[in-house]
Amino acid sequence: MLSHQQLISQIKQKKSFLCVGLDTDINKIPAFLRDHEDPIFEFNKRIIDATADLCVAYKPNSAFYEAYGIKGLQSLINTCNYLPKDTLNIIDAKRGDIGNTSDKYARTFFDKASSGMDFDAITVTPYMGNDSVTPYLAYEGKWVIILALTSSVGSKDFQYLDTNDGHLYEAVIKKANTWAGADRLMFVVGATKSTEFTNIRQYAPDNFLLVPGVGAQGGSLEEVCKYGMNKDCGLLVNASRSIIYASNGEDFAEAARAEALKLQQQMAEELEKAGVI
Ligand SMILES: O=c1ccn([C@@H]2O[C@H](COP(=O)(O)O)[C@@H](O)[C@H]2O)c(=O)[nH]1
Repeated sequence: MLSHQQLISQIKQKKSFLCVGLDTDINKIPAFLRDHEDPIFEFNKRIIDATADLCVAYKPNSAFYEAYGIKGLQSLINTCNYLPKDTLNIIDAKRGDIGNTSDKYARTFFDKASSGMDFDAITVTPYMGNDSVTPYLAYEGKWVIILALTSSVGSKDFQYLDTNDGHLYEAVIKKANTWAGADRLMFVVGATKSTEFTNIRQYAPDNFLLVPGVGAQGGSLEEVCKYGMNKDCGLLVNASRSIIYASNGEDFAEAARAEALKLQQQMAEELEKAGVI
């Protein structure tokens, strides 16, 4: 489990704010792995071994595991337990419900004695408000990552609606920041929305932003850094498909490493340009 300060230290040490997304699809992994007892875990294990020195976070997306029932859940548990201790390990579950139900989701992903999993952070939908989010915050040291402005085209349907406190996504960030500090709360902001980052930094100056959308979705790392980086970096930029499916041959882990390295090198340049390192 990494604190705010430990995360910043890892970023400076590794010169990276890369989050590797483990959206592992059994139909996309190399055929030679399919004979393994747990092919999804075997794939993840090799991706993790190949990228751990280049990234500061991993983000399995729970949908890719839940889709396979008990076997998928076991792959997720195995993956969770294999993730390095010096990375921030995020479960992208996008949960949120009434308090007693959120409490069970929190137990699922945060309480190893109960479920076998102890992720450091979870993505949460804010739509049901404070009582749907506080059960996750009850777990000391764990992070809650609130969906604010998503990378999806559909973000315009609700997130840009006007409220008496700005667009809905702006109202979400302002309100959520009254529930906990920047040492416990992050926000999801899509790389495809890079022009909004300057605005967001006005009311989320210190929060880390989890930024999906670089790579397969075409977001620009340079623009995200230009508008979204704060004095400590304040960004975790996720790439999933562009890294883990860089090759589906025997060389898939080396190819994933090469893609991660490209991003890490760009990130090191951006950190130097911004004076973070
Ligand atoms: O706004 C959002 C929120 C979450 N995601 C998730 O991030 C990854 C992106 O994967 P890529 O392959 O790098 O496109 C995936 O798990 C999404 O569910 C997002 O894309 N946008």
